[in-house]
Amino acid sequence: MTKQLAIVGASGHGKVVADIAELLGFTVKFYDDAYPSKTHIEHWPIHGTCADLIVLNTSDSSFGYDVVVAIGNNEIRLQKIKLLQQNNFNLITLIHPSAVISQYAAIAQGTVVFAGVVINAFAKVGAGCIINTGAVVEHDCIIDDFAHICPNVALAGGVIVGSKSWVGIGSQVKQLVSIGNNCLIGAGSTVLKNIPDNVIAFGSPAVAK
Ligand SMILES: CC(=O)SCCNC(=O)CCNC(=O)[C@H](O)C(C)(C)COP(=O)(O)OP(=O)(O)OC[C@H]1O[C@@H](n2cnc3c(N)ncnc32)[C@H](O)[C@@H]1OP(=O)(O)O
Repeated sequence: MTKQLAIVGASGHGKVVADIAELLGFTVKFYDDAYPSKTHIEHWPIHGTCADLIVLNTSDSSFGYDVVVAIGNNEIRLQKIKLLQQNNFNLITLIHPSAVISQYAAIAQGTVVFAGVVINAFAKVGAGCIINTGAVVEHDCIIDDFAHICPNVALAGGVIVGSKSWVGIGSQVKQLVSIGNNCLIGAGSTVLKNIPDNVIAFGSPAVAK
């Protein structure tokens, strides 16, 4: 039977998620709250809002679509994932075939892992995260739920990234450093010291804004 996947979020990020899903053999359908003012993303039609998807899944027992949320904003992604879980959707984890994931790493539900990512032994990645193109998550790292590790980020061994934190493109984080919850690390930063919760920091070395 064909694998079927509803993608919530018709954005640039959603296009990459759809590409991975198709590579893995899924038929995809997009849903986005901008519907009906937005009806397509590239060649893919948008079939309705997230609420429409929930109604469809509730009213039609043969609908049978798994779901993934492809929204870059960490807080909105969290809210949509919680809503879909409350409505009994099967939230899947998508991993690009070129990603290298240690047999000893753990990745929780609803996370997407893009092309060229490496996740090494005993790293733990929480639920609803984005591990973006080419990121390296070294051994023993802990990435909490709904974080976004942007393209080409390098997290050295034992780094902790808190819930809903965003580590900007091309950043690097020294071993054993902790980044708190709800942080934003600017593009191209070098994080050498712990960052407390709710802080925007950038630069090399990264300092709080
Ligand atoms: C697939 C994808 O596309 S994933 C998306 C990847 N994108 C990212 O990672 C972007 C991350 N965001 C950033 O780096 C942003 O610049 C932020 C959030 C750190 C700061 O944004 P803002 O608050 O809007 O800051 P703003 O752009 O006004 O810049 C303020 C000052 O900080 C400097 N600055 C901003 N970001 C950085 C940075 N990453 N590193 C060094 N300096 C920076 C600016 O040059 C500016 O300096 P100036 O006052 O001397 O001119």
